[in-house]
Amino acid sequence: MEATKDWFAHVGSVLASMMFVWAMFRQYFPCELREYFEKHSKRLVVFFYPYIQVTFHEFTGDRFMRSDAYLAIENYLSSRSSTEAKRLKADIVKNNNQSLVLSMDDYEEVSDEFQGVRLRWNSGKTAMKSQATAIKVRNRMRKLYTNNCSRWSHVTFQHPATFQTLAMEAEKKQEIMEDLITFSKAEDFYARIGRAWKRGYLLYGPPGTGKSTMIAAMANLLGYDLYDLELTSVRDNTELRRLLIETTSKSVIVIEDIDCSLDLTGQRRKKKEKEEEGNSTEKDPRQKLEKEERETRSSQVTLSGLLNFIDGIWSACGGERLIVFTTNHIEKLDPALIRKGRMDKHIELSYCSFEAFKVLAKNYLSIDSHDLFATVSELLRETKLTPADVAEHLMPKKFPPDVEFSLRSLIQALEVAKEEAKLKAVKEAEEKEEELTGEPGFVTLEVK
Ligand SMILES: Nc1ncnc2c1ncn2[C@@H]1O[C@H](COP(=O)(O)OP(=O)(O)OP(=O)(O)O)[C@@H](O)[C@H]1O
Ligand SMILES: [Mg+2]
Repeated sequence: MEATKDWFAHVGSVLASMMFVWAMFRQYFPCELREYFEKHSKRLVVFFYPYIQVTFHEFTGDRFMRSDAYLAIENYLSSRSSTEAKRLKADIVKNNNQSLVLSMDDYEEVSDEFQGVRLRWNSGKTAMKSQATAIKVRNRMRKLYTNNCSRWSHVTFQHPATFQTLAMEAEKKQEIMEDLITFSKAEDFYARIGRAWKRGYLLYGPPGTGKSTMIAAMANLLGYDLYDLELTSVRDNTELRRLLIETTSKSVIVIEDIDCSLDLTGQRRKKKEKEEEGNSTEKDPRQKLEKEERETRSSQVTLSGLLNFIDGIWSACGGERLIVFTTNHIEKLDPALIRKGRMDKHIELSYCSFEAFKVLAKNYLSIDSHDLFATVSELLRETKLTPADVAEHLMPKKFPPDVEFSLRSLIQALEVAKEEAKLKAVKEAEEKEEELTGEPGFVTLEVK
């Protein structure tokens, strides 16, 4: 009796030590190393184990469909399970008269014989490897959707832009990145405050300042899909609503050049036009009809339709979504569209600063400094060249790049731009003078 007690105490302490070592192993060894050990320990077991093992997974494929084979096995084993297994799972199957179906619970075993071959059916569970799942989500093929003939069609989204390669002030860049990351992690917060999990960005600035590039960088940072919504091809508000409902969670919905793609001030302009029409003497019904036809042919998406979508539709669709509008002319947009809450963050992308230039120099020429940087810095302060223009000059013409040649080419372009800006200023001043005096005037401008 004493010996048995000792034996149990001994086994107990060995088991405890093993559990402790296993816990330490799980805690301190990286996932990959653990997987390596598990794989090789399984190989060792297989070496001594005489049976062949076949695994049927309950869910298959990317879409996590329930496997037909698994269901068939569950049905096949149903009667045997209820007699052999100690723990059973119960479920109601909806056929003509609802019936209770029993199947074996996880980690139960049922033996079977098929054409003289002995079989053992075991049920088990694979723990969801959250880390691996996160990596899978991040690395999954992301999609770029475009609306075409009232439907979304997609291609693989593979834009290489990142915030790291985006030319803009580091502080501003950091702020935007933090804003995006905070948003992507704020599901509970949005639920708690009772707001739909969405955030609106308005990117504005002259052409070639990186608006589209930033959108790609945003999608890459968060691992989201991109929906590039071409509003001019959307027939009406109903179609707009349908397209938006079809968007999936974890996506960026982009409407580029919002001022051009939609007559957002249409309501007001139409009113004004009507007033003018009322005053005008010309009332040709045929011309009127043609005008009406022209109007019907173009998109019937209205500002209110768009605003309704921004405010309302999101609540109905689960998951996070970013909506990004871009424009070259922020002043043309209706204030209703860009008020806070609809467009939460307004981001100005502007002409190339010296800090932005340094990012481009690093990207294109792999340099952090150069003797010519001081000249570039001074010229950039006096000119308005977009990052796209600067990038064009920094683009190496051969490999390895001729750094000096590229920088001199940029300096030359900056000097030309500076000269043009001066001439423009003179011309504008002359025109102003002419307006004031009514006579052609001239202005002298002292140039250093
Ligand atoms: N801030 C930037 N950082 C890095 N590259 C930039 C930046 N701005 C422009 N570029 C370069 O210039 C090209 C044009 O930029 P992009 O299409 O993003 O400009 P945009 O602001 O969207 O212009 P548009 O208003 O005409 O649509 C890009 O392919 C990119 O190579
Ligand atoms: Mg663009």
